[in-house]
Amino acid sequence: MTVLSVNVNKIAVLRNSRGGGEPDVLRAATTCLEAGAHGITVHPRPDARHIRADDVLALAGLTRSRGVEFNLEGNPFAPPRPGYPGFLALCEAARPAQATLVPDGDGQLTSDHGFDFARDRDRLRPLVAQLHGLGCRVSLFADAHRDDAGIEHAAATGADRIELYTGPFAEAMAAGTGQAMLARFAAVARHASSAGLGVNAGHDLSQSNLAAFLRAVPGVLEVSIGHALVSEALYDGLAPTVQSYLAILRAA
Ligand SMILES: CC(=O)[C@@H](O)[C@H](O)COP(=O)(O)O
Ligand SMILES: NCC(=O)COP(=O)(O)O
Repeated sequence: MTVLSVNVNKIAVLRNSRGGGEPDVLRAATTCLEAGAHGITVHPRPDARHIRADDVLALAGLTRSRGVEFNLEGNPFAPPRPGYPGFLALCEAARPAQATLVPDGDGQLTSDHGFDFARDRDRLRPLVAQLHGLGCRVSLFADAHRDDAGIEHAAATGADRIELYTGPFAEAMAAGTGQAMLARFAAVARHASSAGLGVNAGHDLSQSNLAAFLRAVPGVLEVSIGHALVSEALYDGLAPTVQSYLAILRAA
C-alpha cells in the first residue's frame, strides 16, 4: 500500500495568522497519526511563513517517539537567514527519516517545479551524500509533465527516490484532461523504478484525484498531502463543530 504522509504546513499558516499557539501543529500532527497516517511532512520556507525551525524540532521528536516517518522538504540551496538556519542545518538538527529536496525560489507562493537534473546533478550529488551521512533517505522533487524528466541524471545523484510533482496532473484532472497526463506520469514512474529510484508523489493531490493517480501510476511508495487534506478536514469538521457550539448555547 502507498503510505500517507500528512503535510501540516497549513495548520501553521492558520496559527501564524493570529500569532499565538492555536491551532497547535503538534496536536494536529498527533491527531493525523492517531487516525492512521503513516508519517508527517513539513516544508519550512526561508520566510518562516508557516512551519518554523522550532516546529521542525518538535515534530521530529513526535514522529521519532511514535516510530513513524518524518519527511522534511526544502531547498538545500536557499541561504540561511534569521529564523531559518538553512535546510541542511535543519536536517542535521532534526534527522528526518526522509529529506525531500525541492528547488523552490525565495518567496515562491508554493512549489511549482522539480529539478532540472541534467543541470543540477553535480551540485546535488554531494548534498545527497551529506544527507545520507545524517541517516536520511533522500528524495528529489521531479517534473513528470515535461518531455524529459532527466531520470538517469536524477539516479546519478545517488538519491533514493524522486517525488513526482503532481500539480500539473491535478490541474489537468480538474480540466478534464487528466488521462493524457497520467500516461506521462506512469511512464516516468516506470523509468524511475527501472533506474533504481523509489517513487513518491505530491502536490495538490486530493480525495478527488488520488484514486485515479494511484490506479494509473505504478509503484508509488508515498504520497504527501496537505493543502487539500486540511481544506477537506475543514468541510468535514465544520458541521459537528457548529453543533458543539449550539449545544453550549442551548445549555447556557
Ligand atoms: C513540495 C511540495 O509540493 C509541497 O511541500 C508544497 O510545496 C507545500 O508547500 P506550501 O505548503 O508552502 O505550499
Ligand atoms: N510534497 C507535497 C506535499 O507535502 C503537500 O503538498 P500539498 O498537498 O500541500 O499541495
